Amino acid sequence: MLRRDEWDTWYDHLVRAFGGTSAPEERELDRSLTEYDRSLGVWDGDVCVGSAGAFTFRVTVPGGSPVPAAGVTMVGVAATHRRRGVLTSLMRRQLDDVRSWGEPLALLTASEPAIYGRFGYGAATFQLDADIDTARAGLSVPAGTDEVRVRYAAPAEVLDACEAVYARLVPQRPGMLARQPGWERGRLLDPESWRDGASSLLCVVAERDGEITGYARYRTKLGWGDDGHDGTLTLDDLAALDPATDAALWRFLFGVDLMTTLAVRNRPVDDAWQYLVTDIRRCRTRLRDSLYVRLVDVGAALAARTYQAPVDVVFEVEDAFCPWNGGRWRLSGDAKGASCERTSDPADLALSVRELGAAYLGGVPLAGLAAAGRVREVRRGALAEASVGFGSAVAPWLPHGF
Ligand SMILES: CC(=O)SCCNC(=O)CCNC(=O)[C@H](O)C(C)(C)COP(=O)(O)OP(=O)(O)OC[C@H]1O[C@@H](n2cnc3c(N)ncnc32)[C@H](O)[C@@H]1OP(=O)(O)O
Repeated sequence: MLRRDEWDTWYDHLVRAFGGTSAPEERELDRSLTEYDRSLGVWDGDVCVGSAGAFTFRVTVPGGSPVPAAGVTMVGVAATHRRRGVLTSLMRRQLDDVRSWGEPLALLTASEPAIYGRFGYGAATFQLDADIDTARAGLSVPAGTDEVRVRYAAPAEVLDACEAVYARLVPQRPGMLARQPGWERGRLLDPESWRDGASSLLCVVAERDGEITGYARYRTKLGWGDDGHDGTLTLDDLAALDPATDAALWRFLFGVDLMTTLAVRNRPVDDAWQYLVTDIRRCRTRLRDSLYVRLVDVGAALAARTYQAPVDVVFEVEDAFCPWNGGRWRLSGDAKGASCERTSDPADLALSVRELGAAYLGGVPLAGLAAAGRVREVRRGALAEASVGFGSAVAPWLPHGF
């Protein structure tokens, strides 16, 4: 547990470990969001040399339920104390704590993908990034788009309405986080040091019949080359309640004068604009690992989600770091619900907890992991059954970091 009077030293250590700086407004937001009784510090005398925190989150799982999850954050070890096991000791203590709090999942985004697999975290969601050449790629929008009005708004003035849109979307997509009190302020964080010469945060809202049905927040940066204007619009955040609203917002973003590149960062891998563009090659799309999931309580976690096709399989789970998860579990479930209990029946599939974490939100197929040799099929047919059942019709997505 972290004491309030330790916070500044703890946070200064973290900023140094991340090799960067923190703007005053970011620092104050981080201070206000710190959960002291869920934060850890490692001290060498009065010097902080290790840190970790765990936000209290609820994450949407396949089927739409919000499941309690620890949002692992603020992990840093001083370069003076690296590779001596400080991180391992923090992970040990933290996962024991998460278990004692009764939270079946731990989540994180990783600064480097190689760090957390050893602690049982699997890459479960991916984000779509793109740099769209809007001078050459166009959009063909669906019927009804013209009924949506797009207007400028001051981000702070429409924040409540935008948060209401976000809240309606949370149950619809695995990986989305219910916004905890105070977190909405992070949406408006706009320090000068983040802009890299671009504008302050701009916002448009989409309206139908006077009701706000979507929004986009973005920055613009004008550039001039020998051939004329060469501006970049960087999308920060976009949410829409229906296809016409979504198309209207993207049409707006594609059409802002003097902007020739639309830089898209962190969108769902099945984001609809990809299916509206006239020239996907001009969009230079790419994927990146995003949310890592760790099943802290295998039985509770697997029973908390639903399965899009009936599943009745026995998993042989290997979990060296959290041995209470190890052994055989029978998962029986379908689209209505599931149970997952310990069993002495023979195994159908053998895998480590890391693979279960990767597959948990439905974004990484068990069959793909099996093709990589990371899941072993013991009973013929069990792999296809489980792989289909674990899938998700909607791609899981983490909308923002933490
Ligand atoms: C959720 C988040 O907050 S993500 C942010 C993580 N933090 C950062 O990236 C900040 C900068 N880096 C750091 O603070 C540290 O280097 C950390 C936290 C990544 C590692 O801390 P350390 O105390 O050095 O790790 P520790 O000594 O416990 O290493 C445990 C194991 O992980 C391995 N490991 C540690 N860091 C890395 C890495 N960056 N890449 C690959 N392997 C790593 C070690 O080699 C060791 O392996 P072993 O058990 O086979 O010997």
